[in-house]
Amino acid sequence: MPAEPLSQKEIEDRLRELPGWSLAGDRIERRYRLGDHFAATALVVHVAQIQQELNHHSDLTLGYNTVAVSVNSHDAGGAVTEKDFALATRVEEIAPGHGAS
Ligand SMILES: C[C@H](O)[C@H](O)[C@H]1CNC2=NC(N)=NC(=O)C2=N1
Repeated sequence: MPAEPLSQKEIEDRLRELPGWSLAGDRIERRYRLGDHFAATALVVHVAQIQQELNHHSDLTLGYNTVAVSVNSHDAGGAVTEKDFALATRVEEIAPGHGAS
């Protein structure tokens, strides 16, 4: 069931609850810094597991010691929906356990 696109105000209100996340064009995104490349890679794998569970997938960019998460909802025409914030919230829950900042 496609989720409905959120309004600009709804997006801004939800972003206030997610420090570090921002609206970039038509996507919400966050860049995490990790202790080293292996830690960054482990976070990517963990996020991929969550994405499979939610059936909602971001673009994940792995750097030397960084992971960038960028997401919107394809089935809402590329708009930002609750599904994107549900994924962002789950990632925020696990990131500290990986030593991400
Ligand atoms: C068929 C499959 O359920 C859909 O393509 C899922 C997969 N992952 C998805 N990920 C994202 N970001 N948006 C979607 O609309 C989406 N839809």
